[in-house]
Amino acid sequence: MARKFFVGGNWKCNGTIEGVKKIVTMLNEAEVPSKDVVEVVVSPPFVFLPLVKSLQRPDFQVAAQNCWVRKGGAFTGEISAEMLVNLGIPWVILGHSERRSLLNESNEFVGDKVAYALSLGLKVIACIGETLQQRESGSAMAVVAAQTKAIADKASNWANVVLAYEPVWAIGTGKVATPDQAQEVHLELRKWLHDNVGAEVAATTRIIYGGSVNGANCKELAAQPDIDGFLVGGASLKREFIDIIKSLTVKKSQL
Ligand SMILES: O=C(CO)COP(=O)(O)O
Repeated sequence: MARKFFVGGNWKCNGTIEGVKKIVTMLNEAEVPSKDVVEVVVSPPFVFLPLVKSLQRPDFQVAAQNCWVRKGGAFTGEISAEMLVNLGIPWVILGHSERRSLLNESNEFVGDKVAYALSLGLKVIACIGETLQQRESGSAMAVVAAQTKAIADKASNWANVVLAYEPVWAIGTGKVATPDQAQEVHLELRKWLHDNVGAEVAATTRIIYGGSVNGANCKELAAQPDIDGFLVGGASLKREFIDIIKSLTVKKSQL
């Protein structure tokens, strides 16, 4: 089964009602490949989710940027997975490096969140990635393998998981991983899935890249055989997000 190209737009903690409406209008007017070819998922902050969902074209979907680790209740300030289900939000981003580093989310905590969200039928964009220090010390693969293991130990339904490799040193820095650097890690991750989860999961799970993806660098990255799409931060708030949605041409492996 071919892996459908996936493009996520992570708006992070940005936006106003007016700004959100402008972006949605821009995307609604864009001519992009059909949803059979590319899956587009836009992730605004929680408070704008219903607005985006109601205004957005039907071939695009929405994702929350986080959710609580277990059933909701007395957890002031949190948003539960049950609420996302109730609102008809199909996707949630979990384990983003900004939450891992700024809010101290551990591998185990992220694994628990992924498992709980999946158990309620949500689809998960699970983020992993090493810091610059970890890369320079040669432990990049060990770090992302440990992060993936914490997810794999608890995840029940890999069909509903997209794995987002986002090297921390490339996020918001303008310093994109080279296509070779990204491909190398994606291939290793696929091997890890093969050896630790199963051949079917390895062959079918989408592994997407995030970190300073823009309109200029997306095509070369998208051509790599194991890069199945992108999770885009800054550029997802701009018109060039449309170019990124259209970045899939012919895979190197198919040339
Ligand atoms: O963190 C990211 C997406 O989740 C990437 O952010 P940038 O595209 O702004 O580097």
